[in-house]
Amino acid sequence: MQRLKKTVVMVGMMGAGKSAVGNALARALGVAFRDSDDEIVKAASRSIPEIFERDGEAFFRARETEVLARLLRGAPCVLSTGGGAYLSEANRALIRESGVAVWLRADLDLLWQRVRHKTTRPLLRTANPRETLRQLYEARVPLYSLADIVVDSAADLSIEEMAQKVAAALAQRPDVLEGE
Ligand SMILES: Nc1ncnc2c1ncn2[C@@H]1O[C@H](COP(=O)(O)OP(=O)(O)O)[C@@H](O)[C@H]1O
Ligand SMILES: O=C(O)C1=C[C@@H](OP(=O)(O)O)[C@@H](O)[C@H](O)C1
Ligand SMILES: [Mg+2]
Repeated sequence: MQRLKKTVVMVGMMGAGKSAVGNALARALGVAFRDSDDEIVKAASRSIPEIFERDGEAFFRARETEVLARLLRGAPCVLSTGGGAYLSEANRALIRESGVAVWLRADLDLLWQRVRHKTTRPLLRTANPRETLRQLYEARVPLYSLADIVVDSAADLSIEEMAQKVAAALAQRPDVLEGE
């Protein structure tokens, strides 16, 4: 029997697989899965693009911090964040206090393949979304690299295989995952 002692907080770029892999990881560990984006959407009764459009990004970021603080006070679980959440020092401090940050690292080409056909990410609604993604990637990588654990994605690893890879990395950390 394994016991999760800290909330596993998935961080990284849009398209890295935080939501999909986080969900599979929670199932594998037998703990609850939460996604900060889903919590914000539920509380606002609006989609992410609607929140960005009507209330602005600053409003979204304030709700994101509230949601992280609330979920990190609860029982250990897997918590997937939105790609911008780990950029703020306040959010990183909350995560440090009661969680462990896992950066799902993926290269730009893989990220682009995963997000290019979606319209659900307001930050990519620009004239050249590929270039916008590149700029966000360059600016954010130094901050993601502050995460406690780094797990590399690969185009040929399924969601389940990625979840197993994260679980194996957590098993190296007795302060996070206890037992067999
Ligand atoms: N390892 C993987 N293999 C195949 N598809 C994946 C993998 N990880 C994520 N995906 C797909 O890529 C897209 C983006 O994943 P998602 O979990 O939403 O990323 P994030 O939450 O980091 O933005 C989704 O369609 C998801 O199903
Ligand atoms: O990178 C970002 O700033 C964002 C990423 C999105 O989440 P995913 O990383 O799950 O796509 C969502 O929070 C919002 O569109 C902003
Ligand atoms: Mg997500």
